[in-house]
Amino acid sequence: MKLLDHIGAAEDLRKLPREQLPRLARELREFIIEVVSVKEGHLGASLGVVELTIALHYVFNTPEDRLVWDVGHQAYGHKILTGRRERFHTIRQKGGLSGFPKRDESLYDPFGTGHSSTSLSALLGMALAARQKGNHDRQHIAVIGDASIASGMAFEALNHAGETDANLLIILNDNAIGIDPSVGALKHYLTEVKKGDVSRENLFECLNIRYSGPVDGHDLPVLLGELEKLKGQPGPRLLHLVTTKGKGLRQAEEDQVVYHAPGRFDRLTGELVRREAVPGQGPKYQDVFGHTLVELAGQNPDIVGITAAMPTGSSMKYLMEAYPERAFDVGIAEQHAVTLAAGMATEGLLPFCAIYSTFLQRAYDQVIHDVALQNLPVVFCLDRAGLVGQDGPTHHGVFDIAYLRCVPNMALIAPMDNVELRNALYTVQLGVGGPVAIRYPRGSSREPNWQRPFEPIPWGEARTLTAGGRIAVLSLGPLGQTVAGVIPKTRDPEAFGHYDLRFAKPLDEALLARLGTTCERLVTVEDSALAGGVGSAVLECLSRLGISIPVTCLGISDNFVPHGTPEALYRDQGLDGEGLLNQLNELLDE
Ligand SMILES: Cc1ncc(C[n+]2csc(CCOP(=O)(O)OP(=O)(O)O)c2C)c(N)n1
Ligand SMILES: CC(=O)[C@@H](O)[C@H](O)COP(=O)(O)O
Ligand SMILES: [Mg+2]
Repeated sequence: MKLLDHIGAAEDLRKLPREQLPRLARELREFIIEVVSVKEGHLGASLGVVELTIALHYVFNTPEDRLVWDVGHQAYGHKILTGRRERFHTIRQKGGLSGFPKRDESLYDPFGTGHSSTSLSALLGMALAARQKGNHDRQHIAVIGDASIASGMAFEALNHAGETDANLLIILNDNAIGIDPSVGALKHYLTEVKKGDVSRENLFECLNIRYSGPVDGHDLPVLLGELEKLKGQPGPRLLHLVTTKGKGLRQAEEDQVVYHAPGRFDRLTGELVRREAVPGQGPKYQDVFGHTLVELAGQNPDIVGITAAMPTGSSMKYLMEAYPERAFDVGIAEQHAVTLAAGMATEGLLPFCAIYSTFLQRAYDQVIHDVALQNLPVVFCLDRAGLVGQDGPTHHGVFDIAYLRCVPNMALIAPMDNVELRNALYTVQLGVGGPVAIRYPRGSSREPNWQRPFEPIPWGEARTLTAGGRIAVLSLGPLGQTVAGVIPKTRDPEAFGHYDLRFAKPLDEALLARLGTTCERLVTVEDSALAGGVGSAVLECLSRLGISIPVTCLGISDNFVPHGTPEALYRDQGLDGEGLLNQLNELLDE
């Protein structure tokens, strides 16, 4: 019988004699590898904190003591030890456990995470609240990684914490890597600290945050001793741990970038399981972006690239490899990335700022205040637009049309496929006189003809895919491929015209004026929140033109969409082939 089988909650763990904890760590690591090898997910980070997770729940009285995991992708062991072992095989599956801590999933998850660098602010809030409510015994612990603590928000919290006497323990989990190798001066400073050759004062001590460490984050007796010592100390303090991402699986330790989220792998050999090739499936959108940017950079010396700690995820890595002096990884610092781009643009460069749609939310004021207000030519490459799937509501890129469309000077392009993406990237580097965002989804579409000459996209113009019909379907982005496949299957294909809007802003008002006066109905289709999306834009335009025509807007409902496969999530939104077919057929009867 395994020790793990007897742990239904953290208090069961705390009943174990501490000499059994190394065995529990072996079992927990094996279990994570066993499940994630089949169910997929974030492997490396969770393997790297197995001992820490056990030690934290052993020393602290969770869930009364508050424990927040920054980003939360490393919390698989935490979930398994806190009553979710038997459900862990549902991790990131539709209807199953979230891949990140979630308040409504467990009392042991006092704060939902997913976007990095929020844990210190949230925990400081909890600590100050506890003090205000007279609860002076409760402990507050955050686990934050070396890349996440470099983010502006984390420093804002450190700056505040340092002048309070809040009961706050920060565990800095330093494995010298984010998803890609960590960057920046803080990385170099922490490396010096780990080597023991720091001549300068300790950074954290200078902020009145008592520093301990660095200690081996895989040595359970050391961890227990350090945590027990720190538990009794007052005020904000920080324990610096040295860990290995992917600890315990050779390939995950050796290839930490791939094994951050490796997909399926053989749990015994660690070898990756290659995905079946899908007939007709072309390259990933991100790779078309990355390779095209390299091609364009070869023709246009003003092009530079910026990523916020996602060289691999965004495929900015290709420009970093081809033109290292023209590509910048600024770390998890989206706000800085955007205003860095703005500064570059004032000097005549053309920055391609590649930030996932959801992560750009963090730099909204910089987009407005630093880029759009000054009408600076920055190209925002919004990868992961639409429903991303298993990462769930913290990561779906469904708000960017709404949050960007209202910003003056901003243009917003949504290519329907990889060919259109290449042409959009080519067009914007010809010079569009202001900021522009190009949004594209996670995943792949048809193979572009890489030898085909670029074709400039007429600015603000939609394209007619099927003319005529009494009902005009206006699609934006890759859902246009689904619409094109569905119209011929309707009961009356001749009834439908199909137009690819290409732009959420500026809209093709001439087309809308024509269709609005010659058709019986318009239908808009988008992989974006309906509230403020391109459907809203069409309605606003028709109203402005004084055109009254029925408009059916299809898109993402006004809810946070849970995690699951993209196919299932689009089906739930009625945006898969069958859902769209049914809705178009129903319109034939109206
Ligand atoms: C605001 C934000 N930007 C980017 C990401 C993508 N991301 C997820 S994990 C990660 C790296 C985290 O590195 P670190 O904090 O060192 O934790 P580790 O994975 O090493 O445990 C990044 C960049 C994110 N989740 N949130
Ligand atoms: C945990 C986190 O935020 C990242 O690892 C994110 O899950 C990356 O998403 P992609 O897998 O779409 O690059
Ligand atoms: Mg790290």
